Amino acid sequence: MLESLKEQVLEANLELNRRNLVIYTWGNVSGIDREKGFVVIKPSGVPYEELRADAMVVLTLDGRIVEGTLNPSSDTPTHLELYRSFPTIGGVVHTHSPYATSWAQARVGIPCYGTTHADYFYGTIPCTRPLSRTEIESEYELNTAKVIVERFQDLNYQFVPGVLAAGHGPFTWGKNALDAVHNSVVLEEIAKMSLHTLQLNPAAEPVSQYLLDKHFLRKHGPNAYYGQKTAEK
Ligand SMILES: O=C(CO)[C@@H](O)[C@H](O)COP(=O)(O)O
Repeated sequence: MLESLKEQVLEANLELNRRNLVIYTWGNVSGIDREKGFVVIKPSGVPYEELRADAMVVLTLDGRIVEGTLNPSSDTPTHLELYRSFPTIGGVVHTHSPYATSWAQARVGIPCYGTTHADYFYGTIPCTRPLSRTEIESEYELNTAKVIVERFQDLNYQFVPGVLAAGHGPFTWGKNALDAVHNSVVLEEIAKMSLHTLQLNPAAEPVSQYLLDKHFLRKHGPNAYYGQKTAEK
């Protein structure tokens, strides 16, 4: 079942590795078929070079495995809660990419210092609060998602497709698995550039609201004109 989605999720996981956002078995990518209500995610602890489409695990949104012989990613509860909470996303990615993970370990959100950032994330890429001992010792992976959703109470997840889980690492999402990987690659680049920006000028300030609006809306707004989008006939 869902052979096409399994192939896309496999390709997205392999792209993480190709882009050096993960090594060994770190990180994970999933995708969802909203019509059928099934999520496809990589299996837990399988090296990327051994991943195959038929190794992917298929689950319902409430976590019941409907196909697959291997255990799903250990972060599956995090992915599922994000799909339940952010109803328009089609893919979720978690990595340990070095620069974004450094900001997550520092527990600092990434301000928008430039237009590269503004092209993809509408403002600061936020960092969650740390989990409490109880949250860690109970349903850790589910609670990792709950504090992400809590952090987005006053933010539009469609305008800011990523977050830093405090003390852990980045999670991103998108319209599908490959789009979510694209956002992970961009987040890592932004994390690197932002760190270097602060090294060059510790008093660096975020871009103006006008520049943020211009760059984000020209790609993602109602009158977007970036790329080859043609006006609706
Ligand atoms: O966050 C973590 C570990 O801290 C995960 O990213 C693992 O590194 C990958 O786990 P699986 O998806 O292979 O279960």
